Amino acid sequence: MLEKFRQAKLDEIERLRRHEQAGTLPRPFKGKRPSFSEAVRAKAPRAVIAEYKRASPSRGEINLRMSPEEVALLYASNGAAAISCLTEKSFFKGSLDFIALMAGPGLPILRKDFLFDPLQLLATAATPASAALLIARMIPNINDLSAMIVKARDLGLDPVVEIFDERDLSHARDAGAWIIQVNTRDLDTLEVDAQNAFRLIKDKRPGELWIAASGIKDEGDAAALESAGYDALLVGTALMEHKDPGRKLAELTGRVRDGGLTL
Ligand SMILES: O=C(O)c1ccccc1NCC(=O)[C@H](O)[C@H](O)COP(=O)(O)O
Repeated sequence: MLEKFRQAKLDEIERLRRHEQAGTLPRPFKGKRPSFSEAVRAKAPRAVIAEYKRASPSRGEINLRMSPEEVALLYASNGAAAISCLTEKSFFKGSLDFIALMAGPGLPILRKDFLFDPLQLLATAATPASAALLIARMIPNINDLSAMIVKARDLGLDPVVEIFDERDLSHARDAGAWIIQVNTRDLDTLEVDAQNAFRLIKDKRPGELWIAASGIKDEGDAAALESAGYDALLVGTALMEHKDPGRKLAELTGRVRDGGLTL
């Protein structure tokens, strides 16, 4: 599957390369980028990064009825620390245009896509995004991953490096990553193994920010991951499939328990 995701991005990269050669690359966004890492730290250890996810390879269509603007407002009103926005078109029905549409409420936005070329970071920086996802396994060369991390920082984007196992963690650290996202979903088999999250967190180091992602369904999952030592949780499907994503988010942030609002 990883190779399919990579292939799906090649046309976009080729278009960007042509713009680069013509001197017509999109210019960097000049507005304020709210800090992703500061927003997550401020709400740790129960920071919830709420994802705008319309569809996915594992679920097909999830929620096509809610607009990016509507979801951003819901997430901001119900305690999200930040927004994760899937911008990949083929498998997630996403768009890079969604980021600007979600920026209104002022939450930091993580661009969730298959990024492995510096030109994609330039395109990301042309939007109000505050962070960019880098999947360690998609950038196997240590110099390439290190260059992507440096480029993201130079553009004012927090690099969030996604790992699946100990080998990915070493690779991410060797490349200079300090925001680590553990995806319990194997991107080849699409199987979710929650135990991965509880095993890997044992190796968290001081100063690192750790995010657990995938398969998080309810307050019980959230509490267990918080107890294990995570700073943040990234949740997509459980929010987007819910009839009231705002209430589901309030439950996951611990603002609503047993039907009543906690102070
Ligand atoms: O969600 C998928 O089916 C998927 C398949 C292959 C690569 C990535 C995929 N998801 C991207 C994500 O990282 C998730 O959207 C994110 O971790 C939230 O997961 P969930 O809460 O289980 O929707």
